[in-house]
Amino acid sequence: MNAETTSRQPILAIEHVAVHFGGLIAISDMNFHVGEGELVSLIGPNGAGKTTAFNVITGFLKPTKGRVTFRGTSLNGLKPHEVTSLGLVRTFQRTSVFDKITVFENVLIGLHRRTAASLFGTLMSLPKERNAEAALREQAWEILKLVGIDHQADELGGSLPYGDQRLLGVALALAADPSALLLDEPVSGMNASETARFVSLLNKLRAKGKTILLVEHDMPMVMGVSDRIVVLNYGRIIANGTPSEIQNDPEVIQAYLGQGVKHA
Ligand SMILES: Nc1ncnc2c1ncn2[C@@H]1O[C@H](COP(=O)(O)OP(=O)(O)OP(=O)(O)O)[C@@H](O)[C@H]1O
Repeated sequence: MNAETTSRQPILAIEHVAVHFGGLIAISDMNFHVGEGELVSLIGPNGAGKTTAFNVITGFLKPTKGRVTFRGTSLNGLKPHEVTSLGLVRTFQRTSVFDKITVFENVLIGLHRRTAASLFGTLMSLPKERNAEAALREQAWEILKLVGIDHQADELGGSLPYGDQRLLGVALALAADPSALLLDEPVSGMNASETARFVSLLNKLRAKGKTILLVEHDMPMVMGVSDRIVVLNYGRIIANGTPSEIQNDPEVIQAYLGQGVKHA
């Protein structure tokens, strides 16, 4: 196994990243790549450094050392919206859905954020904005259908069941038209059927060529869906390989002993 290579064109590169919190080393010398169109999962026992790594990779936390680049551009010092405009979009563990407006309006607002069509002009129904608005509404439907919540378009965001709110969170991320999606524990708190729906969405996104980095606790889900898995333990990468390589890796098995299978 080679921890630094992928057979696909690398687009997200984590290079010699270290994060120190005072005297605590949360991440030490982390190196890995995510290739174009690849689905990579970052896993590890509790406290391994996954959330810290995710925050560095999404540009939310500045590393103490090293750098993260997306298509060759360093994320160091970029604001969250600047990272998004590069095509790298994250979801949050807590959903960032607007409760008091409909599912459809949620996605429409997400689309407005990245287009030139002015919300004011749309509200005033000016001719130029009317055409742009029709195109945006069409795109909103496409996203809702892709995610599988189009039948709930008229429901309030806050009234959706938990799993569907997470799906709406992905729909909002997709409204930013990302080439790479970073998903933070997307199936935590979901029941088995919600998880199955989420996995089928991930497969659809892969078929569309999206690059996906997943930080997740649910081992069976990660094993089933990933092209490659990176395992962190005590802030250090201990393995980087295919699901079957990871499942049989003695150091990974040792790290997970006593942690149970599901909540690894
Ligand atoms: N802001 C912070 N200040 C100080 N220490 C921190 C901070 N954030 C994380 N840590 C420490 O860094 C280490 C890695 O934490 P992190 O939350 O990244 O792990 P994790 O793998 O996401 O854990 P879990 O699976 O439990 O969510 C832990 O020892 C944690 O206590």
